Amino acid sequence: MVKLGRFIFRQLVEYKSNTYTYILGCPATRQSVIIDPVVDTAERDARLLKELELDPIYGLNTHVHADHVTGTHALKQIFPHMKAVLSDKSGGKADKLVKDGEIIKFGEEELEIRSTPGHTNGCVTYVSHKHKMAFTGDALLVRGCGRTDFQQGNPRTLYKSVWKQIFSLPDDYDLFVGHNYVGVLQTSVAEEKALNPRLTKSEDEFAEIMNNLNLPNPKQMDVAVPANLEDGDPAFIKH
Ligand SMILES: N[C@@H](CCC(=O)N[C@@H](CSS)C(=O)NCC(=O)O)C(=O)O
Repeated sequence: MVKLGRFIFRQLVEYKSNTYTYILGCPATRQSVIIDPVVDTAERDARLLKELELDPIYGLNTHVHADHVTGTHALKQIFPHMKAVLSDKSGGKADKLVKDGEIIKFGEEELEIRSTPGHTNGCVTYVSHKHKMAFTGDALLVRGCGRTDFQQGNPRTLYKSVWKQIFSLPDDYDLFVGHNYVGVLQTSVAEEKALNPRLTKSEDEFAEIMNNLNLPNPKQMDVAVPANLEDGDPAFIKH
């Protein structure tokens, strides 16, 4: 057995959509979770979980993604007891629908669920207070944030979510995001409160910025959204 002395933390990249996936594991029990796996890299992630002799009990989606198909369904074919998790506000299917304030436990570790809508209604941030880490999905990105122009997006909702649920965490919490398009892997509460070019503005200025981003839709959107509402089940992937 590979010796894993302390909290297990791995950050993995899926390069087609620049998505970050995270594996967290309890060294005492080997129970683990995987946050935001992608179908294209599910086999790679499964291999790593097996190499580290981790037992993934939850596949945690931060939201119904629009730019890639989730890997939770694919991973469940390899780890049949793993439960796919999604917010009860997402409108999507999962084995476990979670609410704001709920706690996810794996071995001696736990994650608090904080509802952070605005990019989508069902966005959540997973917080490990023990390790001073939060996994924000697309609610907050490094020096940015998730777009608010589709899937129930609302800039004013997002602004309130970030300030109430993420920037209220202590300054020294590290933040791990859903995407980065220039290769920056992580940030912190203090850093984003001081340097985020969108969220350091007033709510009105933020709404103005977000309503004028004029971004093209994600390339995989028409395939990803219907599939992710069904936990990435291949029967719902359009070819
Ligand atoms: N070009 C990418 C999609 C880029 C994009 O729209 N990213 C989203 C998160 S995934 S829905 C976003 O919120 N971006 C915010 C920003 O400011 O860039 C693709 O085709 O996949």
